Amino acid sequence: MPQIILQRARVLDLRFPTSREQIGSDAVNKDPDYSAAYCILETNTGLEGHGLTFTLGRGTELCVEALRYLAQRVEGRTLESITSDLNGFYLEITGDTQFRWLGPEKGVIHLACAALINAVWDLYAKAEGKPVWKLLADMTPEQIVAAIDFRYIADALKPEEALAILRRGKEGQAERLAQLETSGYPAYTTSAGWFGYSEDKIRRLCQEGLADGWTHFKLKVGGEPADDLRRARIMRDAIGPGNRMMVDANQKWGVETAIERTKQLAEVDVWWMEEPTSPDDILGHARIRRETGVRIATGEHCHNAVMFKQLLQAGSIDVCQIDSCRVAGVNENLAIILMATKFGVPVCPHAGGVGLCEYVQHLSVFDFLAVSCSLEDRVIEYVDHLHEHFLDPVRIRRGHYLLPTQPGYSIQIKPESLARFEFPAGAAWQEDVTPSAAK
Ligand SMILES: C[C@H](O)[C@@H](O)CC(=O)C(=O)O
Ligand SMILES: [Mg+2]
Repeated sequence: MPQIILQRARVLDLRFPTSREQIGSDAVNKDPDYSAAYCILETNTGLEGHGLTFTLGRGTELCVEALRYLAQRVEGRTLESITSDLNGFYLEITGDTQFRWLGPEKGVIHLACAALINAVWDLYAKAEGKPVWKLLADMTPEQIVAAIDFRYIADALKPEEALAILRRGKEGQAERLAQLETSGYPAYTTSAGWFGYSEDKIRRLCQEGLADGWTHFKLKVGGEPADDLRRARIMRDAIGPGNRMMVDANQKWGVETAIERTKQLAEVDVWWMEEPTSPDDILGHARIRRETGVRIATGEHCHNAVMFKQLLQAGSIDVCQIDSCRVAGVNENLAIILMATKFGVPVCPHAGGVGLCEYVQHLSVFDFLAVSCSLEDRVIEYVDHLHEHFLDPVRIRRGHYLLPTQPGYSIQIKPESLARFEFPAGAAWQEDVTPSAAK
């Protein structure tokens, strides 16, 4: 293979009008138009690296501008100059001496970093002819550790501890891979329980989900207490006592209300309560967990590895919900997965949106093959929307993700979908502009 040179970075604003049908709605994000700042790294060889960061519609243009700015840094470079020092690249992209003031390592600029860093991993994996999970699983423990920024997390996880976890993870890897090839990776569905769905629709979708082999279902809560409880009883009744049910409040409550509401919802035997309060409130989560005895999950709005470190150190969470593009891409997620393993907390990634299922399956597979080496209490979120736009969409069978086999990070969107959903010029937005997009 000739040297791969990243010649040009193209950045697009993509938006899908999901709010029209209340798809993706929760108590706080009532009208999401699943969207993405999308990056294409064009090279001299014809190979392309694709990456996106997930947004909800308005504001995507801010991520797009941040991504355009950051992407200039890779133009003209060889892929090898980046992959030979993956942590150096991470530090360069997240540490621009003026731009970092806008974060650092959080918010719009960190979302943009994720799209770019993930696009580089997609290109790297394609160049190696492997899916990202396999690229990672084939790397040596030393190579994985060399991709991680330990500056702010070494007090919780030292590089030597990460190496020991990864060395242990090499044992029995072939057997675990064979297990995934046969059975896939366990998943749960959120598609039956969106906030804007009627009670009849929830009941019907649960029944359809059961018929399709789902055993774990998530419901959006955060409405009036009586409404939440009624909807929760409907879901529990529909799925029966033997299946697992989770609830997600999407940050709706203050800590004391969260405690009260979590105790009420415990009636339907919830497997976890997700984002009960502000995502930044590490000690608040610890208190909710302590005072309710209900398993607490969070992470989809957790800015960076430092916050995950504190959630783990403070005993705030039972479930670590990594997000493929809230933090700065694969590198930072490697750090979080390793910390979760050290603290004995299962990783159950946040997915859904657009492309998040495609991305996170690679991270969970790597976690099972090389880090935690366990499937116990681990499920990847699944949401049944927008997969038709991907060249290598996720494949689900009886509530399990099947192992991705194509080279790359499974995130490349079809050219016709890029054209149709580009905002605001794409046909999807010219035909019928929703009120939420027009605001
Ligand atoms: C706005 C998003 O759809 C959000 O509700 C997703 C989420 O919280 C989840 O999937 O979990
Ligand atoms: Mg959630």
